[in-house]
This record gives sequence, structure tokens and C-alpha cells, in this order.
Amino acid sequence: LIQGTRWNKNVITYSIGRYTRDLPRYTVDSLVDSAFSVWARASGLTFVRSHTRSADIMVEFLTNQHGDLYPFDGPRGTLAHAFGPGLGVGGDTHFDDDEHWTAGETGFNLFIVAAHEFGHALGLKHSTNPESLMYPTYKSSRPVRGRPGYFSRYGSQY
Ligand SMILES: COc1ccc(S(=O)(=O)[C@H](CC(=O)O)C(F)F)cc1
Ligand SMILES: [Zn+2]
Ligand SMILES: [Zn+2]
Repeated sequence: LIQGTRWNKNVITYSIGRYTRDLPRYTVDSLVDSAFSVWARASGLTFVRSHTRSADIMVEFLTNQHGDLYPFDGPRGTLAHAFGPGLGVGGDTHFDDDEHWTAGETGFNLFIVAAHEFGHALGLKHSTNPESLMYPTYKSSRPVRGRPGYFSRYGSQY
């Protein structure tokens, strides 16, 4: 959402608030951590998990009206949103809990969506390159035999 700025520090804290019931908490923790590590490798920033609401990036699963100007829309449609860097709501990343969140190929893959949203939380806008993590639309890519899978392609890029 409010985008185009950058964090003015290299160590950024994040905290996970409300979880989804679609996945075990430790799975959400690990997918969120992996999504941050994509950007840590790409940017040299350090992301540190905190358990307080004073963290820079609050990560939460929410539905419909949830206290900001961007209510979610039930299943499908908007999957998530993130505010650009800044104090308070800056960096906060919300996932629509009316989606079915998964760690695999069905539903919406939390790692893929989180990695995209955290790009926005770092101030990045969309890319026109369909291969890019910041491409505007979600696609669940089933790795085709012989072609690198979604993850390994990104892995090689960062
Ligand atoms: C690949 O990651 C995403 C793609 C598309 C979305 S979205 O369909 O929720 C998009 C929000 C966004 O680009 O972050 C839409 F405008 F709402 C979120 C994550
Ligand atoms: Zn929100
Ligand atoms: Zn986006």
C-alpha cells in the first residue's frame, strides 16, 4: 500500500500476531521466516523475530474489515496486502484468512505470497517480469520436469 520509501535501518524486527487455522503455528513461523530470508539474502538486511507488538513489521491473518482502510474481500480476490516502510502501520503485512493457506501446491502457498508481500513491506513495487517474485499476480507453478521449479528459480535469482 503506501509505497516507495525505504527502511532507514538494517535490522528490521517482525512479530506474528493472529495466526491462520489452515496451518500449524510452527509451519507459519517457518514459512514466514523463509520468506524473510529470501529478502535478507537479496538485500543484506537482517530480520529479527520479536514477540511484541512494537515490532517494525506486524504479520497477521485477518478477514474483511480489520482496522485499516483496506478491508479484505472473502475468498479469492485480494489475498494479502502490506504497507510500505514507516512507523506504526508501516511494513505491516496482512493475509486474508478467508483464503485457504497451504505449504504446498493447493490453495494459496503462504511462502510465495509472504515473499511477495514482504517485498512491498520493503518498499518494492510490482515488476512487469512474469518470472519476478514481485509480478502482480499469483501463480502456483507446478515444476515441469526438466525446468527449474518455482523455488529453485527464485533461489538462483537471490
Ligand atoms: C505472488 O504474490 C502475490 C500476488 C498477488 C497478490 S494479490 O492478488 O493479493 C494483490 C495484492 C498485492 O499485489 O500485494 C491484489 F492486488 F490484491 C498477493 C501476493
Ligand atoms: Zn490490512
Ligand atoms: Zn503485490
